[in-house]
Amino acid sequence: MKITVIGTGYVGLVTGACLAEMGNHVLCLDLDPAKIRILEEGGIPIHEPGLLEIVQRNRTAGRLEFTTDIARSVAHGTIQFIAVGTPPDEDGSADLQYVIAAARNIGRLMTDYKVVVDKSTVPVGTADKVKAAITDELARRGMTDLKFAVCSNPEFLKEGAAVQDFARPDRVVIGADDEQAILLMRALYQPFIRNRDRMLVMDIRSAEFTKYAANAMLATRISFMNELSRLAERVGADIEAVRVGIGSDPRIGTHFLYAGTGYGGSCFPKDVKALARTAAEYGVPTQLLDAVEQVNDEQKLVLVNKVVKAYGEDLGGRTFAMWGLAFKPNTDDMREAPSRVIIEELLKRGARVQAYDPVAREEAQRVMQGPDWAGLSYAEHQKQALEGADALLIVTEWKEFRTPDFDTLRDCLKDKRVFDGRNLYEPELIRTFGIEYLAIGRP
Ligand SMILES: NC(=O)c1ccc[n+]([C@@H]2O[C@H](COP(=O)([O-])OP(=O)(O)OC[C@H]3O[C@@H](n4cnc5c(N)ncnc54)[C@H](O)[C@@H]3O)[C@@H](O)[C@H]2O)c1
Ligand SMILES: O=c1ccn([C@@H]2O[C@H](COP(=O)(O)OP(=O)(O)O[C@H]3O[C@H](CO)[C@@H](O)[C@H](O)[C@H]3O)[C@@H](O)[C@H]2O)c(=O)[nH]1
Repeated sequence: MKITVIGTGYVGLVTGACLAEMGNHVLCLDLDPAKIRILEEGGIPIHEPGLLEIVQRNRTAGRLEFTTDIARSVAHGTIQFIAVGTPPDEDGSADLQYVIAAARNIGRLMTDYKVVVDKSTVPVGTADKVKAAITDELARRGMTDLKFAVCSNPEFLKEGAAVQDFARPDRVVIGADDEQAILLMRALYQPFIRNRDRMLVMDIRSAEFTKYAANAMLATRISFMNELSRLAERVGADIEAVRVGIGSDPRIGTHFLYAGTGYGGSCFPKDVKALARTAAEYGVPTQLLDAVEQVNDEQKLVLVNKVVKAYGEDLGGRTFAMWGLAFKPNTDDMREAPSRVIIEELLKRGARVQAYDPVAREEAQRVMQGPDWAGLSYAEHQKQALEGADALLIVTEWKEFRTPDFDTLRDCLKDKRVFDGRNLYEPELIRTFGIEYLAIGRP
C-alpha cells in the first residue's frame, strides 16, 4: 500500500520504517529540514535500538522515502498517518496546532480518497476536529464531494523498545466509523498480528480515550509504588521485596511497579496532565490523577532531599557524580527527565555535577545550556565522572551501571556514598565494600 507518515519523531519514524518493512511504499514528511537531511543521508535523528538498520534497509530497497514537500506527501499515500507532536499547552491540555496544520494540508491538497489516521496522542474529540479542518479546506476549494475518512490509531510503543513494540504489538487499537477505512487498516496491520483478537476495532472516541487511560493507569502504578517507597523507608520495609510480593499476584502483575526517581519522558507527564485537563473541561473531578502528578513531582526531588539530609542545604564546594541523564535507558531522550530537575536543584545549592550517560550527552547539552548550568560538566566514561566527586547519584538504570567495580567506586568517592535512584544494587552486598548506600524505599 502507499502510505504517508507525517512527522518523523519516534512514532513517525518507527511507524514508517516498520510499515515499509512489510512491503508498503512509505513516504515520511517532516517540516524540519535538518531531520530530513539526516534521514536522506542514511542516518536517523534519534537513538533507538534496531531502528537505523530497518530504515537503511528499506531506504535502499526504495520502500522508504523522506521529504519536506507537503504536496508530494499528500499525493502519495491513500493512508495518511498524522504522527506529529502534541506537547502540553500552558494549561496542560494537548496542543493540537501541529495535528490540525497537518490535517489542513491534506484538505488543501488532496485529490482522491484518503484515510487520515490520528497516530499522535490526542484528546477525545480530536478526530472530529481533524474532520472539520479537512472539510473546511475542501469547502474552500469547492470540492466537498471528495471522500475521506478519519481514524484513531493510538500508538503504544515505548522508547528504547520501540521497534519491537511496533512490530509485535500487544494490541492494535483502531477507532473508525468508515467500512473502507476499517478494511484498509486491518489489512495494513495484519502482518504484525498473529492473534486476530489483538486487533481491537472500536468507536473513535473510545480509541482516543484508550490511549490516555493506558498511560494514566501506568503512571498511577508508578506513583503508587513511589508513595509506598517513602512509607517503606519509614517503617523499615524493603520496597523491592514488597514489589515482588505483590507482583506475583496475577491480578496485580509484575510490570511497572518499580519505585525510582519519578516517571519522565515525552508521554506520561503530558498525558496525565492532558487527561486531567479534559476532565476539567467536562467538569469531572480527578482527585486520583491529580495525586499521581503531585506524587511524581515530589518524587523527582527524593534524591535531592537525601543529599540535603546528608550534606545540608548549602552544597557549595561539593561535587556529585551522576550516572545516567536520559529519562530511561536505551534512549537519548531528555524530555521531562528526572536528571534535569535533580541537576538544577543541586546546582542551585552551589554543588558541581559531573555527569555521564552512554548516549544522552549531546541531547543533555542541548537542553541544559547557559549560565544556569555552568556547574554541570560531562564525563567520557563512568569512572571519569567519579573522579574528585564526594558522592555518586544514579539516575538512569543503564545496563552498564549494574555491576560496577565496587572497590573502584569506593576508592574514587571522597565520602564513599552512593545515592541510588534506581535500586540497582543489593544493599547488603554494596555495604560490604565500605560504601554508604542510600536507595529508594530500602532499609
Ligand atoms: N515518543 C513516544 O514514545 C510516543 C509513544 C506513543 C505515542 N506518542 C505520541 O506520538 C506523537 C508524536 O510523538 P514523538 O515523540 O514521535 O514526536 P516528536 O516531537 O519527537 O516529533 C514530531 C515531529 O513532527 C514534526 N512536525 C510537526 N508538525 C508537522 C507537520 N505539520 N508536518 C510534518 N511534520 C510535522 C516535527 O518537526 C517533529 O519532527 C505525540 O502525540 C506523542 O504523544 C509518542
Ligand atoms: O516501573 C516503572 C516503569 C517505568 N518507570 C518510569 O516511567 C517513565 C516512562 O517509562 P516507559 O513507559 O518505559 O517509557 P515511554 O517511552 O515513556 O513509554 C510510555 O509512554 C508511551 C507514549 O505514550 C506509551 O506509548 C508507552 O506505552 C508508555 O509505556 C520512565 O521515566 C521510567 O523510568 C518507573 O519509574 N517505574
